Amino acid sequence: MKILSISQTQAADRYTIEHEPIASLDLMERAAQALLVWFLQNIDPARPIVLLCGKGNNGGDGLALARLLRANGYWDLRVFLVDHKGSPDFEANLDRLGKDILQELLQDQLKQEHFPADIVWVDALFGSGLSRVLEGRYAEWIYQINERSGTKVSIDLPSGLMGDAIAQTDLLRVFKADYTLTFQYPKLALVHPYTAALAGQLEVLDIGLHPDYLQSAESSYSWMSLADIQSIIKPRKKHSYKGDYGHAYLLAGSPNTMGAALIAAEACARSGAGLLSLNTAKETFRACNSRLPELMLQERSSHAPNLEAYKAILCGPGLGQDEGVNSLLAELLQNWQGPMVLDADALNLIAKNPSYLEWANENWILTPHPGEFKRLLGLNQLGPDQLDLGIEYCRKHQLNLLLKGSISVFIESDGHCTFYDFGTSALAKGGSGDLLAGLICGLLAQGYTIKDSVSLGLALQGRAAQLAERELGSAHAVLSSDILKQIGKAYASF
Ligand SMILES: NC(=O)C1=CN([C@@H]2O[C@H](COP(=O)(O)OP(=O)(O)OC[C@H]3O[C@@H](n4cnc5c(N)ncnc54)[C@H](O)[C@@H]3O)[C@@H](O)[C@H]2O)[C@@H](O)CC1
Ligand SMILES: Nc1ncnc2c1ncn2[C@@H]1O[C@H](COP(=O)(O)OP(=O)(O)O)[C@@H](O)[C@H]1O
Ligand SMILES: [K+]
Repeated sequence: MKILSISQTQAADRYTIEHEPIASLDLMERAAQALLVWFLQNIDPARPIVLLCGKGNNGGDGLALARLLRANGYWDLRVFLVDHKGSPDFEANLDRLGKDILQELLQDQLKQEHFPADIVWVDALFGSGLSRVLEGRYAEWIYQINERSGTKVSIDLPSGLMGDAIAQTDLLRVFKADYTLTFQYPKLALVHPYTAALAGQLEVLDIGLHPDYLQSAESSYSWMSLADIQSIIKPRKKHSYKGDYGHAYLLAGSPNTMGAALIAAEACARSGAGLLSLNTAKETFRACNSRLPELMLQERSSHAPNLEAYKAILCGPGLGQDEGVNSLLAELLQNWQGPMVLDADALNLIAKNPSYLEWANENWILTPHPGEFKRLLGLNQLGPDQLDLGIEYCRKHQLNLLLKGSISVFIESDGHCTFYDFGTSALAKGGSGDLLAGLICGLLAQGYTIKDSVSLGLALQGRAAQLAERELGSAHAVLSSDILKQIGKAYASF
């Protein structure tokens, strides 16, 4: 799914109104119906709800939602208005609201009143019409509400977040949402690594905007959903042989960090690769054989072996950064032209030796977490321009990069970005990245394209983590070893 700019989003609304055709007030009603469905599924009708409504159409959505909530059994509702005057659809919905819902002008209530702890705050102050950083009383309200407890739900965009103007965002003047219910397409700020956390959990609600507009709109950003994954998976054929599923080669592990190598290796094997060789320190062979007997082990020396037999390579997990490893990596980077995942210490060594990037090509996939990304790009901190700098880096060196996070973004060598929201907080633990790198390498070995390997790897990692979480009862307790065991069920779930 494409991610549209705010001006394209506004054009998509206009196009729908004109070509469906539908009155703009009816489109707002459809949006409010979609919001209602989410509330019915997620918010207990007994909870107190305060809706904060601005003067534009985002406020209009809030008013329409208030009316529908009341009609569906949500009794404890208060509507805080910025003004009684506003856009035509706002005013029409204010007229429809009915006087039995408590309506008040927003003044000092947020500062002075006590609100129950289980309250639900609905932020309908600003959506895609926000044109500058919030100031004055708006900024004040946002500060006050961010201090309050309760569940915070933003309609379309958290107020204060400019949909696609990341550089202009002041992170402290944005409503901090637990959930953002956005219409039809995710907006860039909702998935961008600098701002995504402000949106909380993202829900994309279909409001039936005209598909023709989306089809013709140009965008270098896209969003992948789990529904897109099924078509990627290649079935395993009855009359097949291990040679049909590729031989993966891992350069990973050292005596103190074998865990990383073994997690990556098991993920690689469970992704379906036909054969798997691990080049590692001799002292660790006994541990490797007992943990993963399927592995073929190769003793590490400072020279790369003949690589002709292999389909894909993964370098980095638990590798260490000593001189022997460094020269082996350099030789590999220089000579191997096939698909290759570079993770962990391989990234740290590239950051220390930027001249290695002269050998980069479109078969390279760098998989940094934010710390490694910072080192690769030589940045002291990651600011609002981090994605643009990542895009420039990929274009300049003609390589691909997966910036990992709670939402991960894959930047291709032509600068196109795809965002993925497949994970769970169970993955916020050592080992998850090694597991992902192993999966991607195993998929590359089986002949999946670079993009499909990344997409399917992330989907398997995310779904397997969800399944492990469900089985163990809580994200807290999930280990990479638990996630590895769920890869089969993750495959079956698509
Ligand atoms: N157009 C449509 O057909 C639809 C629009 N929808 C809703 O409409 C929203 C967009 O509505 P609008 O375009 O009216 O915009 P908003 O409701 O986001 O707000 C725009 C208003 O805020 C003012 N404003 C902008 N920045 C400000 C700032 N920093 N401080 C103070 N005032 C500021 C603008 O002058 C304007 O009056 C979407 O986010 C979505 O929630 C939905 O109802 C779906 C359909
Ligand atoms: N809160 C989260 N939600 C979803 N995915 C997450 C979250 N935290 C981490 N992840 C994922 O877990 C992996 C962590 O990778 P990394 O930091 O390299 O781990 P390690 O090096 O310890 O294996 C990445 O794929 C990242 O996207
Ligand atoms: K909002």
